[in-house]
Amino acid sequence: MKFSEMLRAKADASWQASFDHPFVTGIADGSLPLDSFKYYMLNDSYYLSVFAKVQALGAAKAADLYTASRMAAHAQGTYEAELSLHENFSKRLGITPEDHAAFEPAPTAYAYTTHLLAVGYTGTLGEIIAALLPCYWLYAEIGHRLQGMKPEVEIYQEWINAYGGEWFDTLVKEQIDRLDALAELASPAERLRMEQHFLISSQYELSFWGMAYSLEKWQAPVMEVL
Ligand SMILES: Cc1ncc(C[n+]2csc(CCO)c2C)c(N)n1
Repeated sequence: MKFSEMLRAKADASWQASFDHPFVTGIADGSLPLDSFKYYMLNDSYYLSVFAKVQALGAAKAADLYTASRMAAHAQGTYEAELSLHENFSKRLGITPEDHAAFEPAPTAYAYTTHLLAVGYTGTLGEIIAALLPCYWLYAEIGHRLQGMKPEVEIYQEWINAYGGEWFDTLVKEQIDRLDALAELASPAERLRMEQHFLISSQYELSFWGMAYSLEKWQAPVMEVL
């Protein structure tokens, strides 16, 4: 069994909970309140800005020029593809630049990105890919599951289309193959850390839906330092 298949099997309970989460099923049937989707978008823009930095840290830690250039290209791709999607959605959802300026990441978005940054700064490239991979792979599986659903809310349909396409599958496969190649070279201790990072990111992916769905906030107001 490939390392990636083993990780996918171990994460299955949290992935199934993501598939069944009311945020995800609410996108599919159009019942998700727009306020939750807006809150998701704001937190996701913050998340993506960190995600791209961690990909760039992966580039810096690559052992060869080809891998460094691929990771750097992915960092740029996250910036271009995801942020343009978010800018487009933000405009249509009525999210203003002032909303972005006043925005404080919710506790779960902060915790998830802090986890990614910790792995980015302390981990090897294999550990970084393991921490980032659930973000790609889970969204691809959700994109496939939601294919053919026709929510009446146009923006939800576009969200489904963004993650269900073939271009996205190619991107995910590249990272899965890279993870398996790096796992072959890793020590047992490093492989264990890779597994931990993958499972923790999978848990945070699940928490991220709940964060947006419930409009999660810090318990004490005003976190202007973030
Ligand atoms: C919480 C959260 N997790 C995963 C993704 C999906 N995603 C983020 S970056 C990236 C790679 C470049 O497209 C992908 C697939 C998201 N948007 N938000």
